[in-house]
Amino acid sequence: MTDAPILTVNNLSVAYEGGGTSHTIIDGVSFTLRRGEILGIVGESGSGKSMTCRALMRLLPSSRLRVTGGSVWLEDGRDVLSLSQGELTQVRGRRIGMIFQNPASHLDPVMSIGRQIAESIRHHRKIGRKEAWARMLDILRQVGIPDPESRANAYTHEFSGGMRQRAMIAVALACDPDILIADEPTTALDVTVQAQILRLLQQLRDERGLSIIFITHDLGVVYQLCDTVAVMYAGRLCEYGAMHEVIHRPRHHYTAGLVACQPGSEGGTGRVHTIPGQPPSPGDMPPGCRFHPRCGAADALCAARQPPLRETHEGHACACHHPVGIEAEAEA
Ligand SMILES: Nc1ncnc2c1ncn2[C@@H]1O[C@H](COP(=O)(O)OP(=O)(O)OP(=O)(O)O)[C@@H](O)[C@H]1O
Repeated sequence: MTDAPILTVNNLSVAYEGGGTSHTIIDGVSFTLRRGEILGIVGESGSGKSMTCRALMRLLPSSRLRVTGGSVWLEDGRDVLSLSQGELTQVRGRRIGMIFQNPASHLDPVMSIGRQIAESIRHHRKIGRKEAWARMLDILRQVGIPDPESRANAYTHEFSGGMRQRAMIAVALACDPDILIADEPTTALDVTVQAQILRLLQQLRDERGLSIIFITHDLGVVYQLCDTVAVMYAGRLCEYGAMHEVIHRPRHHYTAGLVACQPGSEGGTGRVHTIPGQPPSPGDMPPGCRFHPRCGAADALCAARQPPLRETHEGHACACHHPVGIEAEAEA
């Protein structure tokens, strides 16, 4: 991993506008991604993980959703949010690739896997069919698809779940992007195949210097894969830092709750912990810290004022008025 950021997301905000009202769905999210870094974005369902990544690629799923503020800087100094449509198409294939939970719905069922990849290569690069086909075979090899010469002619339905995900990764890598956004790509796979795909992503990072944003609700996956982690709650970042720091010394009470919910965190009692209550809905956000109605440490300040995301230790930031362990450490 190098220090130079390859992507810098600043204060990104998204609103849903409809029926004469507007709700903020993503509220001032900021993070950086460095070359060769794997960043995990984690949080409960609806916390805004996918929307953040879709917004930074300008791929919002509805015309009622709008980016209302922020910037998304690429390494070359361009802001994705200000690009023309033509530039954006180039960035999506050549700078940023994306893979999803359900590859079948993103792959063309009536075109062979090999042709899909080769055509995608030719769409972005001015090269002949033969060269594109050879490059496609090379990519199939890199993503671990056995016997690429014959598998290239197969169709999506002829692939198993794990092989489909490998094919989707191959499509995303066709134009040699610097960044891969992976939205829950292993959630539908069984544990063994999931581990194989995680190993493949690590290998692509090691061999190609690929930077990866990995969206998941599973802290166990973050632990296996990521260098850094951003924890989202109700559309905001609540904690951000090096993975080991955040998981072993969570500062935000929400992150501490997520860690305690992991299987194996029950201290031998056999009881699986859950965070009481439900996350708020976008039209009904509580004032102050959005987590305060569910937080055992909340007081009047938490209910009144939104805590800013600030550094508690070098490279570890948390948005909490009463971070876990901070007073105890100061007294020690
Ligand atoms: N098409 C849409 N139109 C309006 N609001 C949406 C749309 N899709 C998602 N939302 C809302 O945006 C918020 C963030 O959703 P998002 O899908 O980013 O969450 P997530 O953390 O990725 O959840 P999950 O793990 O379930 O995918 C949620 O409140 C959700 O209801």
